[in-house]
Amino acid sequence: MASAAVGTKRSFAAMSEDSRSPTSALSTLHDVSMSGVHYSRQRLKPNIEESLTSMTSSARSTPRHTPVPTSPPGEIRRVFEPDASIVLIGMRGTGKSTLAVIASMACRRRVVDIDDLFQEATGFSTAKYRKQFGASNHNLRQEELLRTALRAHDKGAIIVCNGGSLERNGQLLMQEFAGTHPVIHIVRDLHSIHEYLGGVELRRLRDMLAFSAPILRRCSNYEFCNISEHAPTRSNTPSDQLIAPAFLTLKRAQRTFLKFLSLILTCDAADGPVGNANPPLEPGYPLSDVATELRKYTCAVQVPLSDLLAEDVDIQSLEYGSDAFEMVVDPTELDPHNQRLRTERADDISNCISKIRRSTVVPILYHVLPSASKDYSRGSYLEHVRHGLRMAPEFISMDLSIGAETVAELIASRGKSKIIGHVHADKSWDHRSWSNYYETAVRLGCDVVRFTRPAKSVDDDASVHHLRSKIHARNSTVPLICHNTGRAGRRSTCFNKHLTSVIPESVRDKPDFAARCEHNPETSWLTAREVTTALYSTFTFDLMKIHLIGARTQYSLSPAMHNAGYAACGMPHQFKCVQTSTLKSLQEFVHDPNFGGCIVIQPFKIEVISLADSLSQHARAIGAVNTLIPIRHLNGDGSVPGDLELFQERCQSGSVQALHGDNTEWIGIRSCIRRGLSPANAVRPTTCALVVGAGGMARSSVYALLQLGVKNIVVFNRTLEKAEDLVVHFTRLVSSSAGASLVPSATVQGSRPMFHTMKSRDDPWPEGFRQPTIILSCIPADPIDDNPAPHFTLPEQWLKSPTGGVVMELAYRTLNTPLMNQIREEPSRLWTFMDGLDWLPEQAFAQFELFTGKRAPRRIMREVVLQAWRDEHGNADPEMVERRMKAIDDQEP
Ligand SMILES: O=C1C[C@@](O)(C(=O)O)C[C@@H](O)[C@@H]1O
Repeated sequence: MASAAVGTKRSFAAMSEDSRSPTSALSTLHDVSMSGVHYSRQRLKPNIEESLTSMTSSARSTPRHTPVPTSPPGEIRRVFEPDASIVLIGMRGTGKSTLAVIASMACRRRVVDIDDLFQEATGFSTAKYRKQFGASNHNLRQEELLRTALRAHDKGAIIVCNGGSLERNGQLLMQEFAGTHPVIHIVRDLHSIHEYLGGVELRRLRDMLAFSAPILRRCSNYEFCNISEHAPTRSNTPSDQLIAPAFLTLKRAQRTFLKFLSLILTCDAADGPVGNANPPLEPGYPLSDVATELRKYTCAVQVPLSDLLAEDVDIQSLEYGSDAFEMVVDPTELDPHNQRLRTERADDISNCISKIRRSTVVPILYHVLPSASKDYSRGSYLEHVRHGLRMAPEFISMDLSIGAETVAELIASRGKSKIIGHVHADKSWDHRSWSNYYETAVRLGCDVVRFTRPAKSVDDDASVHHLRSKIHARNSTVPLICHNTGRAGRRSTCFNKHLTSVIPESVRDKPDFAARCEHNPETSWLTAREVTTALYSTFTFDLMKIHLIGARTQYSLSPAMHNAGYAACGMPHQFKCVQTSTLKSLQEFVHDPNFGGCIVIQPFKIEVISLADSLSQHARAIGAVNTLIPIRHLNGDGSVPGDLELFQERCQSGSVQALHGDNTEWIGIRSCIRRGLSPANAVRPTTCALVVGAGGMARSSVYALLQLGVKNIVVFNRTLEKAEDLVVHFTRLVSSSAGASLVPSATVQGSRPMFHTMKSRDDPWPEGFRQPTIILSCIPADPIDDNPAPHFTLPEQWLKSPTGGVVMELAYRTLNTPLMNQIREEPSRLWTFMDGLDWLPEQAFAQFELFTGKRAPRRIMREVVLQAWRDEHGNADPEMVERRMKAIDDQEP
């Protein structure tokens, strides 16, 4: 495997212009990640030792009376203006600069590097200046410069600050800045830093990091662990082709870091006052629009920190069937010198949170086990919670028994994390204290309340019901998690309504499972699949019949993929294909009380709109439907209920009152583009895309491009009128008020998307449009009836992007198409090729959510698609399956 690319230090001296232009910074990132490891090492090496030591020596040289940052963490507020500058602070080799460029592109902010400013202002690097003029002069200069820089770049910037050269007053300045700005401490594992820096003794580096980490933690209010990525195997790169360009190693880091930013920043749907666009959280997936804690019968898989620390932990398989990932942390003794978490412990927690975040789409719940049994318990509990808040988990539990004042202080520093007020106590459910706790939790601002109690007998269920009903009667909107635990508590665990704690399937197979149960008899030890099975066998949920309707259904891989998904989650649904030449047969099965939904394929995607009583905004914008779901309860005025209500009635049989149409194709296209596009080709105002074809898939493609913020779209179709119709449709959309809310980035005044149509392969690339970096072929790649396959390839003059890009062919029956072969042989090797097998599962994940109200078990569905694929002669391709399976691990979750 190629070595890690994130953390490759850019030469900021060479990139000083980039500080002002995120765009050019990113093109440089491309070059650097391709070739920069050795180059940048050479540049850095002479300074490493000195810069590593400057923090320690500054500690010695600064007068004693200068205070060291010690502010009580409780004072951290984590509430910022949307355009407040973001600081990335960390030791050398942690990847700050790379992450800064990634963030600057996504948030449209400029990068400001404090070391570069120092060099520009003084003509010396910080290390050389210190050597030449002494530590005190250096510290004064550094402080002055930092003060000015923080003031000048208060808004709209990503500030990179090398923690190693931050002396005490600088630390105080940073701590003060953190009162109103996100200051993110970037950490990375020792071995990756060591490998990156080269030449520094490992033991010495460890000591340096151990010394600096607590200081940098005090100066910052957030923390991001930059996990080293390995070069992915390119899924559809034939074995004779080189592995993927090194820049693709950045994709996962890019996604994980942007997700983290979306969790700490306030998202501006439209451009903010300074033009920044903080990344929103996974928009478009149906379940992303509904708060996890409000959905019913959800599960949170509990995994102890110790299990997550294992090298080979497979996060995705732990999570199947769950709606949240709960990391369980057992408090350990604090560092006796400062009463804080030991550095290694804090690093382990950061590392595991990042591991989870990069591998799953479900929210993270950070839970510190409350325990009163040890001397250090209370202090350690609080420190672990405070540390957890730095990682911006979507949910964090707070033990309500530690006292209202302390809980209030912690909640005040929650940032955007949702708080679960938690009590586990062996106290009768009839006891008044539970209601009191609930009231306190609501008053303090908890978003969810969780009560658990070890059951003595199965009969304890009745009193849980009693408490649930009593609290329900208050009409509070704060959801209650409430169940018995232990073996006798399993039934009540199954019927708990929100975020039921479950264990991963694999824990059952561990040799120490019996010992774990014995050690912790107060856990229910149920899996998500067992809970789901219980819910279906008690008619809480019902078996659903899900259909696929179309004129040629025999090639579809959807049945295999969806069935595998249901089985993995313990759902009994049945999937049926209906091959038909008219939509009439739809009427027969939609009136079945167990009708669970329908995938609509050609030629019905447009015709079916007339049968739908409501359409999602995406289906309406695209003008085609590929997914129908039943509506069993209408609002009083006959209108269709909102997203949450629609999800609450999933998988419950009954007469169908109406049909709701959606389109998930664009989500799949967007995911593939995102995955295939290198950070160097990240979407910016000049990015151009080419869409080949003008049918339904071309419409989904244009919509996906608009959602990604692409503003220059060229449509090539042999029948020009059809291409023009498509352009008229989308020009109208982006000019309409509906378009403004649907694709805000496309409708910002003065920067409306530009469309262009072409009808001949001989046409030169149109003037005023950059060469395309995204090319989507939406014409058939296989023969249809008597029509031969079009054998489409791209003319040379449209493939001139100097940074390559992504080519995607939205077909999967034939894989070895002329277009794929062309891209495979393309001499620059800068193009990524994606096809229908990459796309199919991505769009199906959204369908799975719409049908079941649950997140799809993504890895399993991806695997099954590959295994079920047959070529036009009915043959499997085991070599292709093996190659792509390897690549699955490298894909976004
Ligand atoms: O067009 C397609 C392809 C598909 O029908 C299939 O199973 O191949 C699945 C549909 O969801 C999608 O819209």
